[in-house]
Amino acid sequence: MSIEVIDMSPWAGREDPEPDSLRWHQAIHPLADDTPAGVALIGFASDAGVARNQGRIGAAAGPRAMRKALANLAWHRHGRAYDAGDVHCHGNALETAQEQLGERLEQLLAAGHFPLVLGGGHEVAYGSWLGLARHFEKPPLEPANEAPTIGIINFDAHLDLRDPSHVPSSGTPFAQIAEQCQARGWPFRYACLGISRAANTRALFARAEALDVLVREDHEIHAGTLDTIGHELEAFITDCDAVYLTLDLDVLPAAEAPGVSAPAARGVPLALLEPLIGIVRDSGKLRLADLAELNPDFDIDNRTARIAARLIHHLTLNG
Ligand SMILES: N=CN[C@@H](CCC(=O)O)C(=O)O
Ligand SMILES: [Mn+2]
Ligand SMILES: [Mn+2]
Repeated sequence: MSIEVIDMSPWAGREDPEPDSLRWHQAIHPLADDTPAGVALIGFASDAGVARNQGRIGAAAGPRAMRKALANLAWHRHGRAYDAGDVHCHGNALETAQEQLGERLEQLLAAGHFPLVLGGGHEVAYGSWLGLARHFEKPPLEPANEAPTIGIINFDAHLDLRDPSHVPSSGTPFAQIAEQCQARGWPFRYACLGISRAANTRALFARAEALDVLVREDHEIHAGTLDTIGHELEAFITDCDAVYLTLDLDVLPAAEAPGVSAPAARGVPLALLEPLIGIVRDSGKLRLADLAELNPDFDIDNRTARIAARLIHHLTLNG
C-alpha cells in the first residue's frame, strides 16, 4: 500500500511519569506497509455533502479535532492503533473523494485492519460503504460466492434517505447505498436509531418504510426500553454477515453535542447510546465504523469532539 506522509501533529498531550500510564498519543503510530493488523483511523475531510445539503459547513475540520480530543485519553487497549492519514475532498469533488475513501478502506480491510473513519459530513457513509462493498466483491468472497448481507446501523437524528437524483449530499448516503444494493442484487439492511420525527419529512419516513428500515425514534429510546431495543439490535445483527456502524453526532442532545451542522432538539443521551453501541461492538460482526458531522466551528469547549473521542475509546476498548 502506498501511504502519504501522515501528519502526527494532533497526537500530543499529557505525559505521566509513572509506569502503565499511556495515553492514545503515546500508543498510536502512523500506518506503514506490512504492519500487524489493528485499529486504523482514517480521516474524511469533507464539507461538500453538508454544503450541498444546505447545512452549516465546517465538518472538514472534524478529523483533526477528533484526533486532538482522542490524543489525551487513557490507553486501555492491548492491540495496535494506527493513523492512516486523511482523504481530502477538494471543493465540490465529493464523488472523487468518496471513491478514494472506498479504495483506501478496501486496502485497510484487505490488510486485516478495523477501519474507523473520522468525518466529515455524513456523506462519509457512502464512501465507507463503498470500501466494505469492494472488500466483499473481491475474491475470495465472504461468505464464498454469495451476496453479502451488510447491516448498516446508524445512530442519527436524521434518516439521510433523501432522493439522490436531486443532488447526492450528506442527506442521501443511505438512499445511494440502497440503490447500489439493488443494482448488485444485494439485500439492503438498514437500522436507524434516534430519529427525530420533527426533523424528517413524511417523504423520508415513507422511503424508510418502503426500504423496510428498522427505525427507532429519539423518544422511544429511554432507560425503560433500552433492553428491548438492545434485543432488536441483536436480532438485526443476527441476520447480517457483517455490520457497518455509522455514528452521526447530531443524534446526541444539542447540550451534549453542540458542534454539529444540524443539532437535535431532543436527542439521545450518551448514557443510553453507549450500551447500544456496546452491543454492536461486541457482536463479532463489526467490520467498519465511522463518526460523522463534527463541526468544530459550533463546538463549545470541545464537548462534541470529546464525545467523539469517548465513542472511539468505547468502540475500540476490546481490542
Ligand atoms: N446529514 C444530515 N442530514 C440532515 C440535515 C438536516 C438539516 O440540515 O436540517 C438531513 O438531510 O435531513
Ligand atoms: Mn446523518
Ligand atoms: Mn443527522
